[in-house]
Amino acid sequence: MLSVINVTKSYDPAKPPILVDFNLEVGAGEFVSLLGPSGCGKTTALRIVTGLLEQSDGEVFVNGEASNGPSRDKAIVFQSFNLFPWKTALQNAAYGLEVQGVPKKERLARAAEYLELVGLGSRKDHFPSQLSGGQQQRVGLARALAIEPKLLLMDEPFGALDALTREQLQGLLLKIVAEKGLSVLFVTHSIDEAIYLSDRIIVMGVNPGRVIADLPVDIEKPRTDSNWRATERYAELRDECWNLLQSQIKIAAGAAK
Ligand SMILES: Nc1ncnc2c1ncn2[C@@H]1O[C@H](COP(=O)(O)OP(=O)(O)OP(=O)(O)O)[C@@H](O)[C@H]1O
Repeated sequence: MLSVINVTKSYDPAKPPILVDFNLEVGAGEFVSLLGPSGCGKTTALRIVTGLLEQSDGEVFVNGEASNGPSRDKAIVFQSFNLFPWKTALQNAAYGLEVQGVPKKERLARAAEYLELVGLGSRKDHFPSQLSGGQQQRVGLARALAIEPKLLLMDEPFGALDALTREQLQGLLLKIVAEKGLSVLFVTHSIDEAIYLSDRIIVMGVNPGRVIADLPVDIEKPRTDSNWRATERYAELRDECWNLLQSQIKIAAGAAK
């Protein structure tokens, strides 16, 4: 579904590159998390995949075709919601379709359908300032889903939410992803979030940003009750991720001295 091959990224040619030989694959219907310490280049990698940022070298393929810019098969959800304050929930949810030139009646009908799906049908005429953070992110999710992408790219989408809301939205996301058969690349700092949601966890290292581990989350799904946290594999994965992150944090701290 998604192949990122030997991607390198420099923001400033006078400085060492941020990403070097960055490679990853996301299969059809697969949920892959990108876990790594702050500043390792997770957002940079995700923006390159989205097409919002150009790589210095390397290639990105979606469904076997070179992907060099925003396209209809990819949608992104940001941590900061990125809603227009002057648009209602419905108009915000319809925005991606508006950009695609979908006629007004059709885009509003489709946006309304996706607001229903994320549980926000009754708030469609509210403005972002009248919605909670969790509700605003439901709008962000509806906006991404409304374009009916095959690949959902998510940059710490629940990072700004309280723990309970975060859990609710994680559950909602898994339900929708399974229903729609979506592939997901999900950036997070949270080991628990990565284990709970993912089929695979890609751990990134620092200096330069690259993949240092690709870990299958072979814990049975759905992980709806708390029993999954009692599995041996959960404890192993948690330790493994924690140790990998700690080693990279030490490297980053050493480089910053
Ligand atoms: N537009 C830019 N111009 C120059 N440097 C940038 C730019 N965007 C990011 N960087 C640098 O690239 C590096 C990686 O940043 P990026 O945001 O991709 O990391 P991250 O892993 O997503 O971090 P965090 O987890 O803190 O969000 C950082 O050193 C950052 O300062």
